[in-house]
Amino acid sequence: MEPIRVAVAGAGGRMGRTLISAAHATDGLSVTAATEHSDSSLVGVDAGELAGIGPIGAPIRPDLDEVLADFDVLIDFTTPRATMHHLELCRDARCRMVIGTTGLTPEQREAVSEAAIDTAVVLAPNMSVGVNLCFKLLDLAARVMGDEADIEIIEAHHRHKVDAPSGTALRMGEVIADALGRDLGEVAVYGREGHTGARERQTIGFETIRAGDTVGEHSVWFAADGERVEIAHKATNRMTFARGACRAARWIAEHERGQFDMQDVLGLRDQAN
Ligand SMILES: NC(=O)C1=CN([C@@H]2O[C@H](COP(=O)(O)OP(=O)(O)OC[C@H]3O[C@@H](n4cnc5c(N)ncnc54)[C@H](OP(=O)(O)O)[C@@H]3O)[C@@H](O)[C@H]2O)C=CC1
Ligand SMILES: O=C(O)C1=N[C@H](C(=O)O)C[C@H](O)C1
Repeated sequence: MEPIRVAVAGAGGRMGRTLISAAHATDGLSVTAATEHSDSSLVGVDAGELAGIGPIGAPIRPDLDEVLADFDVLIDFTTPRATMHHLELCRDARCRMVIGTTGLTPEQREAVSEAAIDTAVVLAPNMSVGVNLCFKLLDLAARVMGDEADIEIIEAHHRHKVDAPSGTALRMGEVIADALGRDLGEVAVYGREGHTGARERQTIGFETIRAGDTVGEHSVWFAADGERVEIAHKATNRMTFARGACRAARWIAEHERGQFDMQDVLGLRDQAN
């Protein structure tokens, strides 16, 4: 069987380089295209050389529209603006997408849903198996303890991260709020300072740490009177996200249209809570 042809957007980024290496090592995938933004000094460099795996015959291109015929699935971990541009191109060309970019606005998320009418898209703020397992555990913990416990979501990432709270933390909040029948927009509290007054019981708190080269850590407290449950995940290497994205690329290649996330890719969607 012919391998699935994969393009990596943002090839020079922290995730881009890791994705090239992971996709090259994944059975059934072949990296056939890679892009960076048009001003990048990396344009023309072989994507494999950039990722430290040796030449693979895929030079970095300055725009995706030059290579639309060269791939089946785009893996995109870039910026919201770049992702929206790529989404439009992939929708018109009916190329599949795996989107890991976080910090999308509600309108940008809506644009992804609209594009999924015409092509198939996996959109997930975290592609690691462990975090997706945590989403299931959080749903259960919220149902069992949510009414008695104060819920706080703490996340830590490297100093270069530009969005906060992380996409993963926000999704954790959504999972918990859904399980409890609360509207996250109404109950979320982002950081605290000054004379805040006592904690309102229904709120879900978010705390953000940005420090050093921290890859990605999330911890959720369910703190009741006399006991506390903590559900925590630590990513120690970006390869965990990249392997998940490659798994998603293989999976989405089998779908013509529709929006999915890693719960679908991992077969966790229909499991009883
Ligand atoms: N879903 C998941 O599992 C994960 C998601 N992420 C998310 O992925 C995103 C990227 O993270 P990270 O790799 O750390 O960030 P980086 O800033 O290291 O990488 C982003 C790359 O995209 C490039 N870029 C910007 N505009 C374009 C464009 N128009 N076309 C092509 N490339 C472009 C940037 O170039 P330049 O720097 O020159 O502007 C940069 O090289 C973030 O939103 C992050 O939150 C990260 C890890 C896991
Ligand atoms: O920017 C990162 O690095 C990460 N971003 C994702 C997020 O915002 O949740 C996932 C991961 O934690 C790494």
